[in-house]
Amino acid sequence: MAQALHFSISTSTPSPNRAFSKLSSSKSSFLSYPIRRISSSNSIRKSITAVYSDVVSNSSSSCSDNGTGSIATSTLSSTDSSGIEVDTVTEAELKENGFRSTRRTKLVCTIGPATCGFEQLEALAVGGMNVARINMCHGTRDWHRGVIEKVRRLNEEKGYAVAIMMDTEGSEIHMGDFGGGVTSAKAEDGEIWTFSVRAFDSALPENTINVNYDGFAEDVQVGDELLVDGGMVRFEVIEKIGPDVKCRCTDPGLLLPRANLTFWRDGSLVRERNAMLPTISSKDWLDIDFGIAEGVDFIAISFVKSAEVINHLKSYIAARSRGSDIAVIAKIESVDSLKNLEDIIQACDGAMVARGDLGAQIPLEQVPSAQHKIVQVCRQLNKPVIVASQLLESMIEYPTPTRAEVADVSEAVRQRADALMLSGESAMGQFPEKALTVLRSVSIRIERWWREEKRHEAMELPDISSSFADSISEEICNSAAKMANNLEVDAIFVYTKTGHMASLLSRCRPDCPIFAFTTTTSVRRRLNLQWGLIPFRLNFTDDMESNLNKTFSLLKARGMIQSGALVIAVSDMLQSIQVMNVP
Ligand SMILES: Nc1ncnc2c1ncn2[C@@H]1O[C@H](COP(=O)(O)OP(=O)(O)OP(=O)(O)O)[C@@H](O)[C@H]1O
Ligand SMILES: CC(=O)C(=O)O
Ligand SMILES: [K+]
Ligand SMILES: [Mg+2]
Repeated sequence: MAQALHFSISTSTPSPNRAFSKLSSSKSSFLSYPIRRISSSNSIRKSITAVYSDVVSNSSSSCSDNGTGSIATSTLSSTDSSGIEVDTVTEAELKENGFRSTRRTKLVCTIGPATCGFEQLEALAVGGMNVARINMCHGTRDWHRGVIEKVRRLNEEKGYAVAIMMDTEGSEIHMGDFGGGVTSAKAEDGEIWTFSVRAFDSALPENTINVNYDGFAEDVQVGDELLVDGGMVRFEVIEKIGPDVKCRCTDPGLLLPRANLTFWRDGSLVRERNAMLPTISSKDWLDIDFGIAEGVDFIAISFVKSAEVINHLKSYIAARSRGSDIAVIAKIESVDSLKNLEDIIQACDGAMVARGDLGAQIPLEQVPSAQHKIVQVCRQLNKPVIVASQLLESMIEYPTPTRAEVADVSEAVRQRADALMLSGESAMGQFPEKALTVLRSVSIRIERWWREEKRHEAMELPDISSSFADSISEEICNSAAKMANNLEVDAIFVYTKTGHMASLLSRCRPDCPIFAFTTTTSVRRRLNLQWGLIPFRLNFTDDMESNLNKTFSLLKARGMIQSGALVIAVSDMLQSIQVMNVP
């Protein structure tokens, strides 16, 4: 007979041994080691009970049940109200390889012409895509709506939980489209090109590039260096004629539509009037309205400069999308965003190390330390972080990555970033699925190596809670993660309505995977961005014993766990830590 060890920290029950006595009614035998005894004095019990009711009411008020139980498909074997919803890929992985080998690092794929078909999206989902990113710099809203619909259909028909991230264009300076279906142009050494803010009715004149920013001709000076995409192509400004700026190509290369433009004077990035451009342009606001209407899971804001813009957007979203809870991701890709890093990360729901533009704004050799810092601050403040851009750039053209690219991916995994992102590799490259396979297999391999070598970085995690109730959750999660490592448990189970307890566990980066049970499909999708979480949708109650019994039998019936597995369970309803063997 399976033995259940039961450690109980209970702050919400009349008797510290309530969980013990409840479990004793089940058939397993077990030992109880109360590891922290709560004083039985009435006043303390009362205050703790009050805190507990706060937690319960907070979690239920901020969590609508939109989408609950909406999935009913052939791939989900049990989808009635007592059923459990989990990724079909995760299910297969758990069955075949067991808990320990599941991938902890999440994967984001930018969807573009190479991947916008239903079959292509399905192949990415099978390959481990957790989040599909659409970039509003490119394509029309109708095109993006089509992608969103296909991803939703995939989730509903095939049981995936792929989240959608909409990325705004932002109002930095970039080139326009070439018109006439032209997809790229070659700038040769010494050639003279015209960068113009004029609106051209028909096709662009030869060697002419449209610039989106009206103040361009005023801001630049003769002698400035003009960098396309952070230096892929370089020009020197030689003459200004009204709205036209004549430039000589000094570093030849391929010009791609909508490539980013920066200009430099005496070795420094020039920030003139363009530094005053709003972070969220009027076009971005329309795109944001579109994202809210389509119910995307994340909105990523380009070129964030300060925390204010994040706060503003969050209240805008709150006012317009009642009940649904869109997370705001701050893209760190400018000098200003680095200056205000802590404030920005504090305000947002997650961040992206957008190395493409960041590398055009700070010297390239500073990008790795900036990445390290951003990943670290996000972890400390408990916000998911995505490392993005050029991870496997060569795979846009070639079927295998360079050794250097594999090393770069490994470093991001070793830093324990929550997620890695593909850009051009999946949007318009020749080998999107192969690129995803590389991210997946490198992640799994490096994570395992790291665990086996026990090279855990001892990162100090500061207290982040703003209330006593939150502090209890935080302490429980920190302790549960530590116990999980010391006892070498197979998995941590967390029952969480808002997802907060799951994120606190993820922040600890424990050795074992975290099964996160949540009641809504939208929270489940959102948790798909966070390190180590395997999100399930499940209807559960405040009765932990019945939740656990139900979960065990559902997971066992699906072959996802076996009797004897050692599990730690925590929840945001009953604030306790339970350790038990699966019966
Ligand atoms: N919806 C789309 N339609 C056409 N091409 C796209 C689309 N999305 C991406 N691409 C192509 O893929 C490339 C990489 O995409 P990505 O979104 O990563 O651009 P980026 O310039 O790196 O990001 P950002 O603009 O946010 O800095 C783009 O330069 C573009 O050529
Ligand atoms: C992803 C992105 O926006 C960048 O790297 O610039
Ligand atoms: K963008
Ligand atoms: Mg960018």
